[in-house]
Amino acid sequence: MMESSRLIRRHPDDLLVGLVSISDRASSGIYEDQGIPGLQQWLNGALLQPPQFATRLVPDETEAISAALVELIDAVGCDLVLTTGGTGPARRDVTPEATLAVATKEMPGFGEQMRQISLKFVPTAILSRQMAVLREIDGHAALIINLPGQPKAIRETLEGLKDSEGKSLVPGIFAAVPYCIDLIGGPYIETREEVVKAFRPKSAVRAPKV
Ligand SMILES: Nc1ncnc2c1ncn2[C@@H]1O[C@H](COP(=O)(O)OP(=O)(O)OP(=O)(O)O)[C@@H](O)[C@H]1O
Ligand SMILES: Nc1nc2c(c(=O)[nH]1)N[C@H]1C(S)=C(S)[C@@H](COP(=O)(O)O)O[C@H]1N2
Repeated sequence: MMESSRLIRRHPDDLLVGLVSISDRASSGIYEDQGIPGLQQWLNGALLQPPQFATRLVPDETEAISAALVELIDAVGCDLVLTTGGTGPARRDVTPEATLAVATKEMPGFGEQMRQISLKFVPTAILSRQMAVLREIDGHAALIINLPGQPKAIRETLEGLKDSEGKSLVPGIFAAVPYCIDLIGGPYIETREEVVKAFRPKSAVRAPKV
């Protein structure tokens, strides 16, 4: 049994993040998981308020992945769940199916943009079936996003592509995450612009605190 203690929001803007690394080899100890540490490091650097994390390392099994997603959202209370791994065409790659099985809405724009970004790095980006969905339950909703398994792909996808001066060439998908979390009733999150500039329509931007 997985332990599922609910994360407690210390502040209304506290973001509760679930991280799920999906890898047969990392989950069986053949190699060390780099997915969860990579995601934690990126989020701690990108967000103005460091989030609270709940993490799970699971094999490429549909039921285990779906169970981890449900547990992180329904029992732990996460607002955002990022998965890494298992999005390719290999027989054991089942992360998109396991994600869809727990979804109430599909968010196809994320998958479209992730493949666009990844194509700037590797021509095999079209092999990734990664998707994003919402899971809406009584009184709570969460965004789930599938990222590729290669540790370096985590940053590439979330942050996008920049030129040598740091100017954004292709926006990373994280630019749209804060507004999506607003719209599903989650906390108001702010990012470090030098890592990724969050976009919100003017009417949704909160006045700076004085
Ligand atoms: N959690 C991880 N930690 C470190 N490296 C990883 C991890 N997941 C994937 N990788 C690396 O990225 C590559 C592509 O990821 P993919 O999710 O397709 O893995 P895979 O080939 O299905 O193998 P496995 O599920 O055993 O990680 C892997 O072959 C591996 O080199
Ligand atoms: N940004 C980025 N996306 C990427 C890659 C990468 O190196 N960088 N690798 C691709 C490859 S080779 C595959 S097969 C798919 C699926 O990867 P997964 O099975 O690890 O999820 O992601 C693709 N997306």
